[in-house]
Amino acid sequence: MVFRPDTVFCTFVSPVCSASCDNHAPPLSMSDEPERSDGSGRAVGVVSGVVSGMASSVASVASSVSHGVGDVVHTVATGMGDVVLVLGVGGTVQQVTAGVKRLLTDPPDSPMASGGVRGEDEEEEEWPGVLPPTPRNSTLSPYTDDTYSDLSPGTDSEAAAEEAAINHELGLSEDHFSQPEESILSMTKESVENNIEKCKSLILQCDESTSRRRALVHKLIQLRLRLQEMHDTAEIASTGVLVKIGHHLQPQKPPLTRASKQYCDKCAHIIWGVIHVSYVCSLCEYRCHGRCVEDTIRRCASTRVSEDPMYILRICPEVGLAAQNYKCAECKRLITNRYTVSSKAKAGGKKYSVHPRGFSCFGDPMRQESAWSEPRRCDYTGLYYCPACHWGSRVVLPARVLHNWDFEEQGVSRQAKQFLALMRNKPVLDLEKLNPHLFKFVEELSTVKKLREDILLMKRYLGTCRAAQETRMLRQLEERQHFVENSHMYSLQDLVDAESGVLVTYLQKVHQCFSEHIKTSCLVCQGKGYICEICDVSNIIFPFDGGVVVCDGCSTVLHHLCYTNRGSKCPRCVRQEARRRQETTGDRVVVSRRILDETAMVLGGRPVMVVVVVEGYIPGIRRMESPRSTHHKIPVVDMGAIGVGKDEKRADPKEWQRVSHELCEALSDVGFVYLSNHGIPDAQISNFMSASAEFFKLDRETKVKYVSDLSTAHGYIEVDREKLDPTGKFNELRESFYMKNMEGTFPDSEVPQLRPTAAALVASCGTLTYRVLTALAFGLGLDKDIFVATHRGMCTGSPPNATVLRVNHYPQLPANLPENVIRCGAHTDYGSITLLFQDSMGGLQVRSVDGKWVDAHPIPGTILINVGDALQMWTSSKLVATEHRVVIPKEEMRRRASRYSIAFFVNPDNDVLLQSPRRLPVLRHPTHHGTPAPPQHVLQDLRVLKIRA
Ligand SMILES: O=C(O)CCC(=O)C(=O)O
Ligand SMILES: [Fe+2]
Repeated sequence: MVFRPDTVFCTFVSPVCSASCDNHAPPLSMSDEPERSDGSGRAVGVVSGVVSGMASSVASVASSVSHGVGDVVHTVATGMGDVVLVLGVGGTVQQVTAGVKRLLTDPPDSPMASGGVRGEDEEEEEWPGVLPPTPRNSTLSPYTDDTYSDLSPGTDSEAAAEEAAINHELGLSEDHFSQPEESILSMTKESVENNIEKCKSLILQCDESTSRRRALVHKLIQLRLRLQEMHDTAEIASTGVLVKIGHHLQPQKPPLTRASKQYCDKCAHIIWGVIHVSYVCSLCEYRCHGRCVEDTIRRCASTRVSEDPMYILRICPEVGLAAQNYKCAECKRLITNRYTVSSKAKAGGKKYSVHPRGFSCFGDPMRQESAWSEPRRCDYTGLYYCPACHWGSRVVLPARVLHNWDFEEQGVSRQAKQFLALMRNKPVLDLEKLNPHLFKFVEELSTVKKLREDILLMKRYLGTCRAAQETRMLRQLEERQHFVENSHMYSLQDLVDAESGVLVTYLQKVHQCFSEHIKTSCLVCQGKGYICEICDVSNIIFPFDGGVVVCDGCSTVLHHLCYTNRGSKCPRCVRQEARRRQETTGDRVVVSRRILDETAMVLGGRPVMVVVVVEGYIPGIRRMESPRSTHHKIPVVDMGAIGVGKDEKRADPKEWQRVSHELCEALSDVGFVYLSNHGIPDAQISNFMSASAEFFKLDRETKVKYVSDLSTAHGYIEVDREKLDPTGKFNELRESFYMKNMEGTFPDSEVPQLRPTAAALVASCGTLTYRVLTALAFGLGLDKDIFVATHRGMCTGSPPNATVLRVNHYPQLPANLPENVIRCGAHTDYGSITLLFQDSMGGLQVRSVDGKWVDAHPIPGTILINVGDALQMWTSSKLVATEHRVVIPKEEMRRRASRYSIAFFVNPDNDVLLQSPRRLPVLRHPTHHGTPAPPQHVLQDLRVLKIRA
């Protein structure tokens, strides 16, 4: 027979179990798993018990022999008729016999005194030379895969013969023991019970220390183990999960292989997997004997975690044992640093000796000795516990990490350990708030922080990228979900991993993978990169790149250097701020009555063509629901069934819906849109264009005869007269003709076609404008007629209305062209909308929301529509008036040709009160909403005022 060096059985033949014995407690262990050198509790199956106070002592002996050599099988009859059996692999038979006999007659003063708790002198005194000291990691599992064979009586011929004889007596075959697993397993419960009884009586009839007795005991052990197994299996099969103060206790099956020792969280005794019914909480891993379930007092740690998932963040907040009334913080057992009695002291005639750790006396130690336990401090709670509730488990504590970056493990109670284990991966530590200095002092942590911030920025790309979603790229952070949610919350495990460097490596890998996708392999993500608006160098930058800054205000990305050189001001925010000011104070378009008068004076008392009424203007929502995108493309909207020439009343409402939606989307985002299928005949446009060209070909003297004045806003404007961009170096290099009043002055004698072609185009533009305005009102959720009703005088001038058709001629450029000349400075239009017809030359550019100038190439068959200041203000910036300009296109330089464009500037009727849509319609019924009648200011041709300003 071969005993495994670490296999020890301590068995007690006969009556009662000592399960309730308080004297079996785990010793202090420095390892993570509970380690004890005593505490067998109810003895292994073969034997049921022993006098209270004995079991642990015998078990101590048994476990002590685990690293010795040689087999020991010994039985001792107690005065009560019990039989104690110790099987071990250490010491001699005589040593074990002597040790066990002493235990029976002279038990140690405290069963708690084993292991790290007991003083060294006591250890020596209690077990002089009997057995070697307990190794810390010895395995005491009573059940191994070769349990039965290990228990066979041996291979020597005497033992074999003995065994054969016993088998015969018990009616068992030879084969039964040569293959014990199979044969025993095939026995019925009754036959096992019968054989146990038979075996027991044979043992009692037998002389001590005979090979026959030894063989009988082996047989008994095998049979009792099998019986216990049968009981347990039946019990577990019938038992479901038990719910007890938050625990979900699941019955445990006996281990099939050698398992590490397991201890009961309630009574702290060993759980012999083969013998004991035991339960484990599936939530917090609280483990206990079946018999201890009812006595469980510790709440499931998971309940505490879900109720209050936060740590104690003071380092060992100890208040002292006295504050706890010298009671264990959990089970309320009395605890104190007391005197302990050593046999040496006793032998020396002393009643007790001072505990080697030098604890002071409390009360009468002799009187108290059976009731008091040694206190153990939990470094997490600062409270004291008895050894049954504090096994000396050591863990890293959040408070020490947080305040001192100290990862040394500290001793904690069982309940603290279970709580901390459940909390370990919970991201509940906000380092920015709790100890921001850590980022300064711990380099790994600041690296982690940067990587996490970058990953969050990347998440914005990956979250909207279909390819990234298909490959489940973000799943790489699945284990640390909080890393995709924020960059400031940490779990204790994160900090442990940050300290060890594991986290940095992990994050760097993720960072690299994400970055590669966004910057290299995915065109969609690449398209969402930025170009530094300051230097305009066309390399794409991303917010997570090094050497860039992300603007807090608008999230645009700029080179760090460019930004600092610009005085740390984001150009985009500056622009937006300017626009906001315009919107709220009306820098450009809002003129109060007082200013109106002053302006009139400046202009020589002539009725000024001004006025925007904004009194009562409510800012309302400033944008459409979605922010403006950085699209660098102007959308095309097909007017389809509602273009000019189509019967819009018969148009499918769905068509209206589509056009409305598309127009609103485009005009609230880019602010410009191409209209295809608009229905204005090409001939109308080209005829007007040709007639206009005829006019511009006239000599200057002829043209200036038709020059426009401010009062009429109708007529010719010379080259170099206007300056739409007040910051620009030059006035506009273009000449124009305003046609506001079809009955007004026209060069009929020089270009007779101009008036009729203009009138035809104005009529078509008017029709198209009404349809666009209807669609916009519909799309904005307003009364669909609201804008039509406020633009009634658009083509007729009745009621007064400043809508105007204007043709622009950009003459051929002179050879000595000064540098940086642009045709038409950056500006926004001032009215409601503008319909723009370009020739094929190009040069018009539109500013995208990220500040880039985007070419608005002429698309044959389309016209461009853009929003003006008035409509932007009117719609509380839901529709946006986008800046645009005309540059000198390369094509023009090459062809050295002139350029023509036609703009139909649509304005609301002069008496319209511009208010936010929520207040619409005010119009001519200003008291409609019970508000006092607003001043009847008129909106006239703001353009003129702007030019003059
Ligand atoms: O000529 C063009 O293409 C645009 C002109 C313009 O934007 C304007 O006159 O307001
Ligand atoms: Fe314009």
